[in-house]
Parts: sequence; C-alpha cells; structure tokens
Amino acid sequence: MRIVADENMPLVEEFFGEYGEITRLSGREMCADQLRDADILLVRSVTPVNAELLEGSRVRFVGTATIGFDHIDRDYLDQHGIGFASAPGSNAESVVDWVLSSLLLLDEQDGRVFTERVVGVVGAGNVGGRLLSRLRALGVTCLVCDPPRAEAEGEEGFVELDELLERADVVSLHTPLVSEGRHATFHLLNEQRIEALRSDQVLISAGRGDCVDSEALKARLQRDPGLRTVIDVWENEPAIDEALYRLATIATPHVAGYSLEGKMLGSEMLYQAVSRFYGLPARRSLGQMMPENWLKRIALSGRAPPMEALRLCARSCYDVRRDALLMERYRRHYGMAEGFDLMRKEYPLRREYSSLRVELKRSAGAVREMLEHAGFSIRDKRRK
Ligand SMILES: NC(=O)C1=CN([C@@H]2O[C@H](COP(=O)(O)OP(=O)(O)OC[C@H]3O[C@@H](n4cnc5c(N)ncnc54)[C@H](O)[C@@H]3O)[C@@H](O)[C@H]2O)C=CC1
Ligand SMILES: O=C(O)C(=O)[C@H](O)COP(=O)(O)O
Repeated sequence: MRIVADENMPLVEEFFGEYGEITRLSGREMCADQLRDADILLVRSVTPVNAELLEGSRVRFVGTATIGFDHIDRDYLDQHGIGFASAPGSNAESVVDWVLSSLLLLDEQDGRVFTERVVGVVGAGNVGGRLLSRLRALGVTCLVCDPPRAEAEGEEGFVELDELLERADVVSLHTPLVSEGRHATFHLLNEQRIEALRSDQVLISAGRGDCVDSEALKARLQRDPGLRTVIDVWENEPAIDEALYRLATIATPHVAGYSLEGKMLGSEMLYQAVSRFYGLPARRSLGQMMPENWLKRIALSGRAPPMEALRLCARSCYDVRRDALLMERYRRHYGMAEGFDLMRKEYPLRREYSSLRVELKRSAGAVREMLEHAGFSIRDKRRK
C-alpha cells in the first residue's frame, strides 16, 4: 500500500512502516497530483480533504490525527465509500494545560488568583469537559454552555450562551467549527456578543478561529484594550490579522494541543483505525515509544504553599509564555504567515502536566490535593 502523510505527523514510519511505502508531504501544499496512486491519506488540520484533492485518486482511507475535522468533507468520503478516522480527545489534556498556564500568567499580571474567578466553558466535550473537571476539582466556580448536550441530557447544569457571557469572568471557547444547522458555531461570538463583553472579562479562544468574528474583536480591542484575550486559533491561519495579534494579551499559533503526548496519541489512534479498517494486526503501541519526561520529578515539602507549588510545577512543565515569546520571534524573523507555520513545524518539546511526577508526603494534604487536581502525577515521598 502507498501511504501519504503530513510531514508534521510524528511516528508515521514507526507505526505504519510495515503496512506500506510512506511518502511525506507538506500539509498545506498537498495537491491531487501527489495522491494519484495513494491508498491511505494521513493529514493534520491544515489540509482541506475534499473532491478537489481526492478526485482521480485511489485513496480508500483518510485519517486526520486531530480532534477537529472541519477540514474534511465527510459527505464526499461517505459518497465514495472512503473510510475515515479522526483522533478524538488525543490532545485534549494538552489544551487544558495551555488554558491553565494562561490563567496562571493572567494571575501574575493582575495579582489575582484564578480560583476566585468564575470560568464559563463554551463547548463541554473532550476538551471543555476535561477543563471543567480540573477547574472544579481546584474549587473554581464554572458555568457551562453546550446546547447539543443540554438537549440530549436535560437543561440542568447548562446555561445559555448569553447568560454565560454576562456572568463569567473568564470565557473559554472550545466548540468545534460547524458552519450550518441549529448549533452552528461560525462566528458564534459575533459583533453583538463581543460588544456586550465587559472590559474586566477575559476571552480565551482555543476551538477554531472562525468561531469568533475577528474583525469585530479587533474593532472592540482597538476601542477598549481593557478586555483581555488569550488566542490560539485565528481566522485565516497562517496569514492571521497582525493587528489582532498585537492586541491579544496572550497569542500563540494554534499550538494549544501540541504536547508530545497529544501529537503521538493522534498518530497512534490513526494506526489503530487503519488496522481495523484493513483487518491488519496492530503490533505497535505508544507505550513503547513515549519517552520519559527529562524533568523526572519535583520533590516538595508538605509546607509548600499550594498556589506557589502549583505555579512552580506548571512553569517547570509548560509555560505559555515560552510559546507567546517564540511566536513573536518567528514573526519578526519570517513574517506572520511563514513564521506561524514554521514555529508549528519546529515546535519545541512540550510535555503534559501528567508526565511530571511530584513527590510529596502523604500527610501534605492541601498542596498534594491542589497539584493532583491540576493534573500532575503525585507520588509518595520516599523516606531517606
Ligand atoms: N487549539 C488547538 O490546538 C485545538 C483545538 N481543538 C478544537 O476544539 C474543538 C473541541 O474539541 P473537543 O472538546 O475534543 O470536541 P468534542 O467533539 O469532544 O466536543 C465539542 C463540544 O462542543 C459542543 N458544541 C457543539 N456546538 C456547540 C455550540 N453551538 N455551542 C456550545 N457547544 C457546542 C458539543 O456538544 C460538544 O460537547 C475541536 O473540534 C477542535 O476544533 C481541538 C484540539 C486542539
Ligand atoms: O486536534 C485539533 O483539532 C487541532 O486543532 C490540532 O492541535 C491542530 O494541529 P495541526 O493539525 O494544525 O498540526
């Protein structure tokens, strides 16, 4: 079999090597001519997979190593009997780490503690749901807006979007991009809703760029820089609006989900899907390939102040500041569009909070609880 895969997908050779011959291509530049004799196509979010790309090819299976699949024309695949898989949940923990790191950075900027803010989560699926679990465990008051879930599960525990926007101190967007239908999310945050936000609120956008009307957001921020924004996903990536970029409080180039764990799991999920589709054995597993975090452990005394300990562990593992500074460096060297993509291609190693072992005595109640709830792996401190 001939397998064509995005050049930015890890472990393709390791997983798929025994299934066939692998060709690596740039995801943004992939075109129909390159797929003529391909059987399996493995993409990430930057490749629109549709009639234009697939017409005339013999592709029988398409996999995207991402959670979102708004770049895939599912109807076309169904109509042509082409198998499909995405990687649900693969990098959800990574996005949650990115949100927590951003909240901690905002705390530093304005001398508050995020656990005292009301956080509104819009879209409570794999990402939003895990964010809610960690925040609630940390004692944060949360509001949830997810109309599809509210319809299926009952209204209790859910609020309308406009109520959430009014009541939350922090609004965190985690919806998929859906262009049509009752629950469409294209410009879910439209001009009217953006205008209604208070100057003391924080808007976090980590779903898809098109869920927010970026022209309206830019106009609002130009008039009122008080409103703070943490933006990972943008309209027109990679050629994003530089003025909006400059107005954002924290800006990253669609890397919230870029932990090593998240990217590798995405590849493994596609390997398993291909194995099921073709009835081939799946002999490899991620466990054999996931390296240990080079920061093996942090040992803390039970006297560590919980919030200080959380900041220290979070910064040691992943600090969103690194990515914001790096994005600015890439932009200055290469320009926005090229820099945006190059940073994603050359993204430095990043591990999830769960990969960091924190050693604490069993009796270290409050600090132990806080770190565990934030997502770190807690181990009992050994006696000397
Ligand atoms: N910034 C990044 O690097 C990443 C971004 N994403 C984006 O985040 C999105 C969400 O990811 P998951 O939580 O894993 O997806 P999911 O499919 O598990 O959950 C999405 C949730 O959004 C809800 N939803 C749908 N329409 C809605 C609406 N109009 N208003 C409120 N909620 C609505 C759904 O009911 C569902 O519960 C992905 O589709 C992807 O576009 C995902 C991973 C990384
Ligand atoms: O999983 C998703 O959905 C994402 O948004 C990915 O993290 C995006 O990564 P790329 O596919 O753009 O490398």
